[in-house]
Amino acid sequence: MACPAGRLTDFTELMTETENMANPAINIEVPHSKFTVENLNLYYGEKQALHNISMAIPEKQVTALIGPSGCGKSTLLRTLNRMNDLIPGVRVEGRVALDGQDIYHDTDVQQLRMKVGMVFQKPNPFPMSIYENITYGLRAQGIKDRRYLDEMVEKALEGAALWNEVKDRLHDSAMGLSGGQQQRLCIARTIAMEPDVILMDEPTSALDPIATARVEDLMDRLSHDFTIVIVTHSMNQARRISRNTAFFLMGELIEFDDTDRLFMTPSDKRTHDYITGRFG
Ligand SMILES: Nc1ncnc2c1ncn2[C@@H]1O[C@H](COP(=O)(O)OP(=O)(O)OP(=O)(O)O)[C@@H](O)[C@H]1O
Repeated sequence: MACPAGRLTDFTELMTETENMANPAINIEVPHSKFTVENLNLYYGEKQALHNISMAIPEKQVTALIGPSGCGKSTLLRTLNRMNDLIPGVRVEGRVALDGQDIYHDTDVQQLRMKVGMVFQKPNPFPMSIYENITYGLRAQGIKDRRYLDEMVEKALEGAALWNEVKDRLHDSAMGLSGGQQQRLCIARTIAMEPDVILMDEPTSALDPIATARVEDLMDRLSHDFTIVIVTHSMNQARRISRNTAFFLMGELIEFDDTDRLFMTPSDKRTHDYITGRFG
């Protein structure tokens, strides 16, 4: 029976590549699920912000989280690298696994955050040079080899489509970059740590349309190497950049499906009403 919240919600229905190979009628490659979230409830003190969320987030694709303000998108995003742990009074029930490993019980938080990087709504470069922004995390790990650091700086800035714009001013302050460049620098800083996953919380909401388009192009490229989960208020952005979309309402996951299918033929009336602008 189909799961009411959509095809991707029931992780048991996600087939492995081996199962695919055993079934010659299925030609599409079904990706491995990077995160599996099972029966997740989250409380801020007495207030329950997430209700019984179950979903499987596929690897090396862009997954968008959409829904009206206050529906729990950012809260869910923060459960994926345990950023909610930093908020006093938060209680989490259920299971969140990264590559099958329970991140609340079997994983060291620092290691988790190295594997699961995060880019925030407002670009937040450190008040230091472009070069130092990229190497900060690597140096904190004790890496001092100058040649290696130089290579990583170039690779990360190339990866964030910023190298050509800044290669002649690597030692200038990052604060002198435009907002869009600062956000790409924050993405470069994240990818320099070689994470598996990049979480993005409304990463373009502070950017103009041209800078937004550049970051969107970048996300498409990055999804070849990283699993990306993005919170966005823009349904158009979700349609442009994501392969899968999850629609939340009042802390519940209403529907999670292939983005085209969710927008073209939503299976839940509440999704239909939201994407056609009837509320939110
Ligand atoms: N630190 C916090 N302490 C208490 N309640 C919180 C906290 N952060 C979020 N909430 C509450 O949890 C619910 C979900 O909030 P969340 O920020 O996850 O929603 P959202 O969908 O990301 O909203 P928006 O689109 O406005 O950013 C809201 O009712 C919010 O008020």
